[in-house]
Amino acid sequence: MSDDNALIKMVEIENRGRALVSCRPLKAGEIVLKDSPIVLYSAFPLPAAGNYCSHCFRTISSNSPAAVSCPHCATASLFCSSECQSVALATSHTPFVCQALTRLRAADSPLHHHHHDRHVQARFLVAAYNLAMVSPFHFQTLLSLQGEVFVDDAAVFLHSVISSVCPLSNLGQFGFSVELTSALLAKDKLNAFGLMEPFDQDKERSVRAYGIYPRASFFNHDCLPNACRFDYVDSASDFSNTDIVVRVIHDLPAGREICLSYFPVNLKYSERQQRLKEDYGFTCGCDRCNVEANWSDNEEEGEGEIGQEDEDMDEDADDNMGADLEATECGMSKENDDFPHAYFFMRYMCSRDNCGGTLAPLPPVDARPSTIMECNVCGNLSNCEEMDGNE
Ligand SMILES: C[S@@+](CC[C@H](N)C(=O)[O-])C[C@H]1O[C@@H](n2cnc3c(N)ncnc32)[C@H](O)[C@@H]1O
Repeated sequence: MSDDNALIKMVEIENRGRALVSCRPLKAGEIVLKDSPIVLYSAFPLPAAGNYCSHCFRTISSNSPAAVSCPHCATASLFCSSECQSVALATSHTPFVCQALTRLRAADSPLHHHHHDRHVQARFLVAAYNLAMVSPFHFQTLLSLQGEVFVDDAAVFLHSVISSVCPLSNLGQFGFSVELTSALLAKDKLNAFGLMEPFDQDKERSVRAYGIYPRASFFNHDCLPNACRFDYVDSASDFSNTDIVVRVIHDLPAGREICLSYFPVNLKYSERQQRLKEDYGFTCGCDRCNVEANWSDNEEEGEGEIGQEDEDMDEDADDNMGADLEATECGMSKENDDFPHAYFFMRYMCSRDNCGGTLAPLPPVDARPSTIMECNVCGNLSNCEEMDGNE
């Protein structure tokens, strides 16, 4: 990681596993990582696909003249352009994937009457086993991510589903077993990032696709992030529209662990603890959790929350918030040592209804920090100098 990116390096931290830390002092808004997905799959239950390209997940408008369908499964898989279609037919929508999804969509699909979560997991497994065939190197990378074999009923069921719909004779070195299927499911659960549907203030946030980003997978969680990630699925004009970009939220010293929040930062203490335990297998001991563990239920509820879809490692967090926030890019100082997160919410949380996104400054220009804050969910841009003036 440090070879091609001198800003961050990977280290091993006791009780946290692999982690990413800053190699030098970082300025608010600096980009510390750009990463491309090795696996990308739809977040929609079968047979739906949403109005998104089946390869790059761009929104396809209903009258788009450039949209083309798969020559085999037709309108079940739509692509935003013939270029995307031809890349997809060689990579993400091979005959293997096309055949498997066609069977999973059929009237006698083994997924019928099963929960939508199983549909999405089956989509992931089809994409992951396809990866083993089209890019053994990237499949090996997927296997190196956090997530252990745990053969439970869900893994046994999904393995039997995949066995019945996929011609899996070409897996070669990796074999095909319920243990491999269960390991893949664990990698997905701990490491997938959600790419959100376009923001709509009148609707709850929801995910259009999930991706595995191999380098971004090394960010650990903190309930007050010091970095957050952005994507530009619909606005980027090239083939890298599904890349994610991670920027630091405020100035950081060298050697500081850089953390994201694995879910929207406005969840209350008990929900955060529960999700981290159940979904990621650890008990969070960050500064914010240590403060909030002593709050009464009333105080906890006062924090408020916005209803959210489960979007996995979506937002962003810092193990020493107070120290980092004393001087910030906008010159505000932290006023209350006990509640650094009150400052965080005021400064770095998007205030739009149903958004719950995190704000980070745009990248510095000529080493000068930007005063423009960007929300990583709704994309809204605001000027923090104006915000300061209003306070
Ligand atoms: C996406 S991975 C992050 C990288 C991981 N540490 C590794 O070694 O690959 C998520 C896993 O990292 C660990 N982790 C993340 N944040 C943590 C934290 N704040 N405290 C302890 N463990 C954490 C948990 O095991 C979690 O399931």
